[in-house]
Amino acid sequence: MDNAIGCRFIKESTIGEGNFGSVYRVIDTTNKKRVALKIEKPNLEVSQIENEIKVISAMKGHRGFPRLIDSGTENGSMYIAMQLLGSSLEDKFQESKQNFGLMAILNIAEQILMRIQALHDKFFIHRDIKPRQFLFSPTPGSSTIYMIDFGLSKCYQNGKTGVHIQYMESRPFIGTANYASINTHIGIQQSRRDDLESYMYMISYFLNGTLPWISKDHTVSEREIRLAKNRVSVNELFHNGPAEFVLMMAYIKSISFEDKPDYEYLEGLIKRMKSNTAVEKRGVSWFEFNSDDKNPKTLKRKIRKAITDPFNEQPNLFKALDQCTEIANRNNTATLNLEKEEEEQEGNDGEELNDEPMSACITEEKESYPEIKDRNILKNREEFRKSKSLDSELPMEAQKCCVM
Ligand SMILES: Nc1ncnc2c1ncn2[C@@H]1O[C@H](COP(=O)(O)OP(=O)(O)OP(=O)(O)O)[C@@H](O)[C@H]1O
Repeated sequence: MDNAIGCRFIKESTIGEGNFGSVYRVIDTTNKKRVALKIEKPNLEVSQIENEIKVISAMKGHRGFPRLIDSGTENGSMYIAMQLLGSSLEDKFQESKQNFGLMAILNIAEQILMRIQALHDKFFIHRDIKPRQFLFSPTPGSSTIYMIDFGLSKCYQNGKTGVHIQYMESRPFIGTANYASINTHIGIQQSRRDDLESYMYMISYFLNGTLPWISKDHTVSEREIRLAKNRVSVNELFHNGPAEFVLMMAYIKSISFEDKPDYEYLEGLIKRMKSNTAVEKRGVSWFEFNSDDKNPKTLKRKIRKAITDPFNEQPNLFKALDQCTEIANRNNTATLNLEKEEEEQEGNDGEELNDEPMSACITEEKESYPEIKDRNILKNREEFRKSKSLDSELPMEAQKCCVM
């Protein structure tokens, strides 16, 4: 059959073409499920898929890494079949007209830092961190961000002996110029610190809607991008966000070649920004990611996630409740009796679902926020919002940045 890949997969459609191959949506004939299959161009000098298989296998069981389903060779080209994922952060950013809310950016930053740390803990560096390499789950309501594309990844340390790769200069450029670290531009061997520097450029991109060296017509050379990165101050890169971002970048720039980054310090700064950020003042909120369906049952599941998911921001609960009220009023249904209704369990592609019934989650919510006196949390949301000053100005204190 023309569309067959190996004896297990049937090609359904093309998802995208990369420099080194193509990604297809295929049907796995063993269980009729849809998966993503990446197939390399034939006769490549170095197989990226081999690398990809190694990394995805090492990351098995970690949250936010695609599941390996199969791998093989088809007409001399290697392929890897993996869990099918959804839109990328870049797609979402374009959909939002380059306007993510600050809390959404902080949630994204927190998750991506965890992915980078998990990868580094397994002795790999990614070497091509950029918004296209992070995909959402296709499951509606899921907020997990997946890291993908390990074709350029490299082992930086022998896990058994602890021996780190050698510091080297005059290395060929590897990665994507817009997000590469300055050391990568000047040919220094990459290590953990470079993934983190790229990560910070990505955050700056989300905060400002662009990067100073990105041109619409893509005519800027790699050399010009390097010069622009050297010229721009850290304050300028993060002028649209809280000062902690400047501290993060300053710390990352201070990491030595072999140093293990202090991920907890970075995470602590993100958490501090999250607790200082009361409510979305701009852009697409975290809750709006993956929330385009209008089904009250799915909304209920999201409300539960809004309460229990540590990645979710508190104000989103109210947005979820508002949406649910609006839809229920429109449908004239009784779906708002959240405590009595059974929560519907949906298959969730490896998502960590909390199995507690909705009533337990709401009780937990009441305990953490004792201002909610009435069990009807819908009725009291305005009061709660006021009492928690959720609509107050974002505390943008300490905007005068200190370093660099
Ligand atoms: N597991 C997956 N599920 C769904 N889509 C995927 C999956 N893996 C990759 N894709 C998508 O396939 C497309 C091609 O991905 P790929 O990583 O090969 O190339 P790229 O990142 O666009 O380019 P390059 O090869 O230059 O890095 C992208 O749109 C990517 O989002």
